[in-house]
Amino acid sequence: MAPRKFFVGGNWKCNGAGDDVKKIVTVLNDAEAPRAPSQVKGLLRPDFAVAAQNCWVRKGDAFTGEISAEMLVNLQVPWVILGHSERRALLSDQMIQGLKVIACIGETLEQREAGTTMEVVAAQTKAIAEKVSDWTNVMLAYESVWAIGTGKVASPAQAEEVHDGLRKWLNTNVTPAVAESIRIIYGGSVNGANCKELAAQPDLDGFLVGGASLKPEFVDIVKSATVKSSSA
Ligand SMILES: O=C(CO)COP(=O)(O)O
Repeated sequence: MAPRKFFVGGNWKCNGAGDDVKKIVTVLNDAEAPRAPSQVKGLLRPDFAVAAQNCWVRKGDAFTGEISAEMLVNLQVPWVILGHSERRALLSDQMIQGLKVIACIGETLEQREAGTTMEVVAAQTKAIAEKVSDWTNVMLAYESVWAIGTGKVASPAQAEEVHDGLRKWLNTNVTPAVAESIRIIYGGSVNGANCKELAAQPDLDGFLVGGASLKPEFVDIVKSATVKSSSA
């Protein structure tokens, strides 16, 4: 089986518009990147206007999955539909089809302190597994709630224990092939200083990075892939 390819994702959450985007993209790209127009905007006659189907209720910050009004303005999307009754937060089979999915799981501080971490993440993974028939385009992101945006990173041993436990769960409850091939990435206060030690853990296949993905140190985190001989 091919080695798992190290993955580093930057989760900008509801941050980044205008000059902030330019700065970080310039760092990553080493060149000024054009603002990509959406596919619809690129195809449509200019006398039609495009609307977004929702937007974040407040100003931008650490709000995964949200797009702020400011971001829409930046993208030259002038309209937004708000409060529509068809919006759903649940993961469904349809949401997975045709998309690559980073499915996030993780325990709260109370659950960790109660010693139920593995039970919690296994139950969360079970709920995901019930919706997934083809695991090719799915990865799991283990993000403990207590580590997200707090500066309290899981120790390499804590992360490895959960990643290893998840792989064992997948081995028993999905298939040994999926357990071996799926990427299990870690998220929660990853930064340029702690990424290498985490990346060296055998069952840790990459990162989902919040705050540090908005800073130049994100490049160091991307480079931590080289800690793994199997990375590309
Ligand atoms: O939520 C996260 C990634 O999805 C992690 O956020 P931080 O890296 O800011 O802790």
